[in-house]
Amino acid sequence: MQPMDSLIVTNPFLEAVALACERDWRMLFDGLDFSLSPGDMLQVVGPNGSGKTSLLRLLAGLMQPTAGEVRLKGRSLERQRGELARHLLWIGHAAGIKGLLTAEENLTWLCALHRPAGRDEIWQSLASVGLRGFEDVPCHTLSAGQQRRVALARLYLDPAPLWILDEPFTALDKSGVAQLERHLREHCERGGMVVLTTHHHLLDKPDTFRELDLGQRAA
Ligand SMILES: Nc1ncnc2c1ncn2[C@@H]1O[C@H](COP(=O)(O)OP(=O)(O)OP(=O)(O)O)[C@@H](O)[C@H]1O
Repeated sequence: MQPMDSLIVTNPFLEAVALACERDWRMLFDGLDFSLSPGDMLQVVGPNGSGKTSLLRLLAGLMQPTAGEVRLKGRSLERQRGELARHLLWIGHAAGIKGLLTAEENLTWLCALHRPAGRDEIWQSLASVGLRGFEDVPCHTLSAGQQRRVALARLYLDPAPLWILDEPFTALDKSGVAQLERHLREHCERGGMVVLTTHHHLLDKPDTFRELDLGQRAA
């Protein structure tokens, strides 16, 4: 893991300041203020189309806000995308798994972007998400839930302290949901941070858990 001590800062790690987002001439939200510090978990909720994915993309520096700004350790994210990338693990709702590659090949490729992982480590991560014996199988032959598990194996490999996860529970069965909830809570208890969207009601949460309802903030 990235040393969490390096995240002890006087400013929050990540902040949304008067953040606004307009798409297709529609204002999804504006005047959004919140902050995220080591240990925090934030669940973004709201109806379909309320802007949850858009907000996550803004926080990850993948989109520009219409107004306001995202700050990383007190300074505008604008000039610090590289710095954020060193601390961020982003898993989008499409999971990002290539069907023609095996589970191991997918993870080798995905990890290479941040911190290359060895075969043993990757196999261990696949075992952690219940995919022992599926390491060499092309992903298009896996079920939707198994493909989601391949993507989530990165949560056992990537040292990034900030996890931004768009609908990570999609297609998971009951035990997969419980295991992921526990893993996210433990990450926060170690000083990591999680921002996620899900329509799922979380049962196993850290004390720092907060909810942001975009449905109540529609502009
Ligand atoms: N690439 C895009 N170009 C233009 N508009 C977009 C784009 N992606 C999303 N939108 C619009 O932005 C609005 C918010 O979309 P977004 O995906 O952020 O919502 P969401 O709350 O995550 O929805 P859901 O719960 O359905 O996943 C929608 O009206 C959508 O049509």
